[in-house]
Amino acid sequence: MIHKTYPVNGMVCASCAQTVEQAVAKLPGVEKASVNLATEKLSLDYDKDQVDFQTLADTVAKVGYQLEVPLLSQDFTIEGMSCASCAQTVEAAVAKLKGIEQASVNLATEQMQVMYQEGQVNTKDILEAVAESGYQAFVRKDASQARIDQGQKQEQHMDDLWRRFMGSAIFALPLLIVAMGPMLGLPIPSHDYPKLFAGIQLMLTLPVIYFGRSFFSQGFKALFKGHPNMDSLVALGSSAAFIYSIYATLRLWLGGESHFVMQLYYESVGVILTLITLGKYFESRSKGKTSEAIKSLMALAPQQARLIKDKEMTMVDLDQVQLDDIILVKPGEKIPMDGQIIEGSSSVDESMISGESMPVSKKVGDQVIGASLNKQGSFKFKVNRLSQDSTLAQIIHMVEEAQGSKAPIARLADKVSGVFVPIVMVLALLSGLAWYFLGQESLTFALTITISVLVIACPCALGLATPTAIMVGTGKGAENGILIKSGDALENSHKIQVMVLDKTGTITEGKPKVTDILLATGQSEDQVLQLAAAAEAASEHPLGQAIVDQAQAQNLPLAETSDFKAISGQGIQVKVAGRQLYLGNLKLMQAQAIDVKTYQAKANMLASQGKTPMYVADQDKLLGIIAVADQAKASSKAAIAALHDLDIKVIMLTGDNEKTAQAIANQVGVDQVIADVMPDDKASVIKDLQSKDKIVAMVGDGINDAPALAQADVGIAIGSGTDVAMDSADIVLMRSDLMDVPAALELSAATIRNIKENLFWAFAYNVLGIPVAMGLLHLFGGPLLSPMLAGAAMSFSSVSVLLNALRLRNFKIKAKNVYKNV
Ligand SMILES: Nc1ncnc2c1ncn2[C@@H]1O[C@H](COP(=O)(O)OP(=O)(O)OP(=O)(O)O)[C@@H](O)[C@H]1O
Ligand SMILES: [Cu+]
Ligand SMILES: [Mg+2]
Repeated sequence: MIHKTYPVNGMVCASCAQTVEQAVAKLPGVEKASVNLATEKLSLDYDKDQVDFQTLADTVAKVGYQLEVPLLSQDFTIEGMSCASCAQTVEAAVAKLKGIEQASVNLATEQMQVMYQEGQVNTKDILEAVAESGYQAFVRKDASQARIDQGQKQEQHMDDLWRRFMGSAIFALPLLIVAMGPMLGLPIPSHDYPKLFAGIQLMLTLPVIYFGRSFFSQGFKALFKGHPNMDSLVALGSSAAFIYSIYATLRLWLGGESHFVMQLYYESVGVILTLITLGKYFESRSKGKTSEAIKSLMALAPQQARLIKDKEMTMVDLDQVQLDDIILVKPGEKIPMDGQIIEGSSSVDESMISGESMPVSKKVGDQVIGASLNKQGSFKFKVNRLSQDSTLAQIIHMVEEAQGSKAPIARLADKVSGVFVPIVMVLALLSGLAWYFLGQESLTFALTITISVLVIACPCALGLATPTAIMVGTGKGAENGILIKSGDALENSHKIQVMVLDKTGTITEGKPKVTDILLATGQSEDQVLQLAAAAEAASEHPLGQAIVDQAQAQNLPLAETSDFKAISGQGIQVKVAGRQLYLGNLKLMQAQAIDVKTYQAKANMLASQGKTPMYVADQDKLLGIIAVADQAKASSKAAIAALHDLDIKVIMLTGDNEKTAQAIANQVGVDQVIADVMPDDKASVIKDLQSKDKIVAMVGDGINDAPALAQADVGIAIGSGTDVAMDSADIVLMRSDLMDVPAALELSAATIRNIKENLFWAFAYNVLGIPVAMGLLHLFGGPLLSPMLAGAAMSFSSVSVLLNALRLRNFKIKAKNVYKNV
């Protein structure tokens, strides 16, 4: 039996989804079929010996929809990339294969995410395509192992770079002193022994070239494959300098032309290679820091669990635990996996997962989350999610996906860096030639220009600008229970004009309680409550739950029911002990033609206090009204004020009646109420707002919010919500504190600002550096950029971009202006 998900085209409503589901479920060999309308995907459990893709596609086509070839997603680790144009090359090499939907390379993590059509292309083709383009790709194994490997590799790489830097520096420093000494007035007899002078420099340069050999091997390889990159520029620049110096040395040695002693460039070669190695070392160090957030999330996961089987307790590794196994947790221990408590109680610190600092009390029946910390109690729980599907694993996966995604703003940078290197090579050559022929300068001068341009123009800072900021920003969010799922979400968040908030569970606690019971007949309060509770026993709705809870609190026994039916947006109908009952709002009463006129004033009274009145009726008359109240969350008012500070209009969206909604709206200060909305219509309300050219965000917690979350420009699921809501959302808030909404927006804004700064710096270096290197200032009597300075500047550009991105780590999630209006 295998599990697969296929995209389906052409579905417009829930009934299309039903049709597809049923058609597929009828096929022999299909165990389970379910369609998610929000994601337009069909999930299947089937026996692959009995069913193939074609059969499935035909079946779906027969009922009028199209099943698409499923997309597989595979991550690869890429080695040998040095700058944005390498990333471009790899992407392009993979993208041109048949059946590739998307290939995106993240230079900072050295990862590539490929989405491809099953059957059209396989991982082997992809590996070959990457090798063909001059780099090495490796299929990423299971995510956590890959991360560990990558961490180790990164450290090795860093150590290696440091060794190479030290090695180069030991020779480059004396080289610099020897070469520059005569100019600085040091007693170096360069003119007395020119041949020896040149020979010593050559001997000191060779080891530096040896330590920097990878620049040449990588750089020329990429150049000959037709995709020059940053290493190619360094290789070309330093080779030009080296070869010219060798030429000058030979003229000295063989021809005795001693004026060539002034035309040695060995020290440029040595210093450029040394400085760029140092730059790469810093780069690799800072890159390591950008993924610290994920590393610390990973470190949260415990390794072992106390498994109880056949009355015996053993410590086992997590991969040996199965669903429904019973695990014991002792005080002060980390909870190893997700599950439900079956015995005992405790309070649990979930701050590492949700950011919620208050310990949460847990009793039998409550869900515990793996990696959270058990405080004083001891309890047993039943595993309901294996560690690879655990909440923590999902969070890590989400953050990784986000970190691998590109913000739309990055596309410009990608485009530029793709054509950058070849353009620079042409510019370098042209400016050298121009100085030589038009400027009547010496060959040495022209060569200096060419080398400087080649060396300063590396676009590596450009390639790092976006991914580093996204990694730090999303990591920072994750540490605080704010999961931003993509670069698009980041970018859209700071443009939001309208924020639509679901009422129940978002603005309010979502834990309604019975407050009033009004009677319409001679029955007692308990009798009405008892009937209503029996009726609601099968309901999943929080309003129904409130009534059941109340009856249970009063120890009222509940009668047998049959023929339960939920009427969406209105209430329920059900037979209690054979008697037909209706429970719900005014719409339901009107639909059943039950006269409630005499009680409407009272119902309105309750509603204007923010309570939700529910009518209880039988076949022909009203029995009473049960009012239920749901408290606004403590922070809702302040959060809405903070949204107002960000110039965002706040709208409350609810299926509840206008009066109740308005009363709550007044308490928390929302600008507009849209009430009496049927669950299916929530998405179209969002669409309406969008059609007025507004950028709309939606915050919701329930399954019925999923389509609206997907429709909104930015969908925000709150309170770790349901999986469906999490899937359709762009941002997931682990806590159910509305205050995290403005916090998420501010973090997004800060990240986007950081990206813009980075792009500015990266562009500025090149835009300012290249003309100076080309000798533009020199034309007007200004300074020239020496090749060595160019090397230093270019290394500094990527390091400064990285340092700027790391500044985001200091971002305060609870910025003070968020609390300004409290
Ligand atoms: N099980 C039920 N028992 C009684 N009344 C119900 C039930 N389900 C729905 N209703 C009535 O229908 C109305 C609309 O329900 P719906 O689920 O669409 O929205 P809601 O939960 O009240 O609000 P929100 O949209 O903010 O979640 C409720 O306010 C209630 O009056
Ligand atoms: Cu570079
Ligand atoms: Mg609801």
